[in-house]
Amino acid sequence: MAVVAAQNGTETSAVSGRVGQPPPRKLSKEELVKTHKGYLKKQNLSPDAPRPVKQPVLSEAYPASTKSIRDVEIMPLSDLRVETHHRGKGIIVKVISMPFIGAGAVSIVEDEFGNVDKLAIYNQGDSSILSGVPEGCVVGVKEPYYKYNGAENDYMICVDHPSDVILLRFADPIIPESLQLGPLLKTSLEWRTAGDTAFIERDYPTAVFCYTEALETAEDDASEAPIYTKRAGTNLILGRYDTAKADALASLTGGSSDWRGYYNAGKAAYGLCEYKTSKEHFEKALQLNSKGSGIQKEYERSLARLREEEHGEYDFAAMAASLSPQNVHLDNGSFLGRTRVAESKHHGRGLFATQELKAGDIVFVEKATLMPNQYEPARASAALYAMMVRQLCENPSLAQSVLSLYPGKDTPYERTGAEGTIVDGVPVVDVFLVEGIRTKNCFSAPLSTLEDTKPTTPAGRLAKGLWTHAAHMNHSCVPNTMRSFLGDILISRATRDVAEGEEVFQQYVPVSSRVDERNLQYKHSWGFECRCTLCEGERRSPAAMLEKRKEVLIAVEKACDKRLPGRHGESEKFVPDAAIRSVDRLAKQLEDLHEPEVYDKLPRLMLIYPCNWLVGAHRGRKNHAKVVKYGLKVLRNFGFRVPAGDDDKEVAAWDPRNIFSKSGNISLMTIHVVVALRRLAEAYQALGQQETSKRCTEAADFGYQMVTGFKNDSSVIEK
Ligand SMILES: C[S@@+](CC[C@H](N)C(=O)[O-])C[C@H]1O[C@@H](n2cnc3c(N)ncnc32)[C@H](O)[C@@H]1O
Repeated sequence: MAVVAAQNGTETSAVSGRVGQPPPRKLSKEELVKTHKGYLKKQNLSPDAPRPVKQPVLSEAYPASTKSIRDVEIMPLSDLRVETHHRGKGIIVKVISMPFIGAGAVSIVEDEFGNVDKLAIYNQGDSSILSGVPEGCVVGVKEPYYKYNGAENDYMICVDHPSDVILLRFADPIIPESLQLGPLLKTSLEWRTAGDTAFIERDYPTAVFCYTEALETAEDDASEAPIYTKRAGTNLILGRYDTAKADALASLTGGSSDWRGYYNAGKAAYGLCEYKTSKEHFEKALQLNSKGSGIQKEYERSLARLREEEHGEYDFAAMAASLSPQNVHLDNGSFLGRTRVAESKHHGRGLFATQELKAGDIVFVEKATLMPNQYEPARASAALYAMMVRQLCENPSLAQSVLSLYPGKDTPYERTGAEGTIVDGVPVVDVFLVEGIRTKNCFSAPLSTLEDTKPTTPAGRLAKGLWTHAAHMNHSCVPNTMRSFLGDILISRATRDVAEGEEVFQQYVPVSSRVDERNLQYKHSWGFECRCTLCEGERRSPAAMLEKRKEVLIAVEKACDKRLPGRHGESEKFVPDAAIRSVDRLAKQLEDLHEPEVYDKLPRLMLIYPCNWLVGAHRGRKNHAKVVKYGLKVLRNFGFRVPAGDDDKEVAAWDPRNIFSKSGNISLMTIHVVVALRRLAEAYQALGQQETSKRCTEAADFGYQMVTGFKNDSSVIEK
């Protein structure tokens, strides 16, 4: 991790006096190289240590350079000023050391005048040759930032934005004469052979570099085609699908061997989720090589993705079965046609239904634009950030879907508008913008929501990912959809009927029962105050009432806590009468603190925990009538319309299978609703009300489909 400049008081004052000044003493070349070699020695002793990712610090944010290295004034290293962004300037330096690889790559560099300094390059993807900054290469840094590194006389040129540094080709005339090495190899064949060697050694970034030089030095078009083919294949391995596709198409000669070019182009288009294009390329490949079983297989995969895209045809059970900790990126596409992005009255853009949807229907299915296989919560965010930066660098055609997302207001400068455009052959990538987009738009995802709802699954292992379509959804505490995950596939289902043209909402995080508390969280994490029907309704209740409810809730929680709550908030063990009476009394008190004029039709979220607890406590005592009483209350408190429970006729006429479509639009669907329905089914069964019991089980299964994304037997959530 790079040292964040001047964090402690002494350092702050030490550096602030020098901002805009040259450093008091510049270390000599010998001193810099000696210290650097010490780091390298340590690195060699622990070569397999995991590589940290540098997290951007938003308060220090600055925009990426949008200028070409040819349009900035080249300055000597001796002109660098402390804690200064040298706008309109650039440096051209030769790397004179092996890199030290930590959160970035740190090297010693020299300019044409013999000035020497330290250069730290962060945020280069693994497939970039600059992630390893080879000794001897010449780089240009645009609008460099010279940073105090926290120790005496320790300064470095710090490159956060990957597009601010450019690897210069050996023959580039911009390189000053004294830094020119001349090409290491002369002929195209030599470069191609060097590329092949690097490929065999699996050093793919170097292979791409060598093939590029081979193309630049090729004498005729005929010798270019096979080099393009090789570079296309290497870029495919690196996941650089844009370039792979362009290379594959450039390798076409009009002859019968073109099947390979079409095949590679098809694979690259598939990697970019352009399934119509991939299908077309595979078709052409098959026309030239009808016996290619590999091509046929790829062609069929494209057809399957197109079917998913068009009709939402998924075999979710098979997808779930294919999931494993190693295989989280499922070979499936997205189905998005039932919603579209449009302006929202709540904020910016939102998602809107393009057709009428029934409760339980699929709203959309989306394959993650980006989701690293990293379920360790402490690493998940950094892994997603690194992947986003890498993707933007490597597949500019995908950049727009990410860059157009809402970045929040934390970055202290406006977008330049040049983000994603190609300058000096690479897309402009602003890492601070990327981080803003990540924090406001990513979701946490379990490996499988289905597994996650089972009591045996340990909680808390979540990856972070970006689903750019879903990211357009605004939040509501009483949303009309809910999301679930199968690996990197997000499934969104309607939790009630949705009219054509209606905005669809989701919960950003599980909703806290207290209106003030949850809104603090929204403000802190997403910068908004929720104006959903529930929040607006609850705000009509006087602050003094809320305070009273909070007091009682604390007392209830304390009383409930005396017994261990189960996975779904219920009491697991046999609970003494006195405890039940105490919780019962407090729950009643809490209920009375919900004014009918405010809460008549609103969910009463604070009551859910005690009612769940009472369901569990009475279930443990086989007190079925009480299980029914509190089970119905749980549903009521989530905002569903249910009978009060004391009128047998009303209960007999009740069809719980309709609660999702016939409860109005202020209900909240969660796994606890499924649990309550199952508890009701069990209690009604014991009470001899078979028909109601059966309906409750069906309603639970129906609800469980919303929760898990596909049809599953809800009995798996039982202990
Ligand atoms: C993932 S984005 C949602 C899409 C966003 N509306 C857009 O224009 O791209 C998250 C941001 O949307 C805004 N937002 C989401 N739900 C909201 C709501 N209910 N009310 C106001 N703003 C909301 C917040 O600014 C939040 O940081």
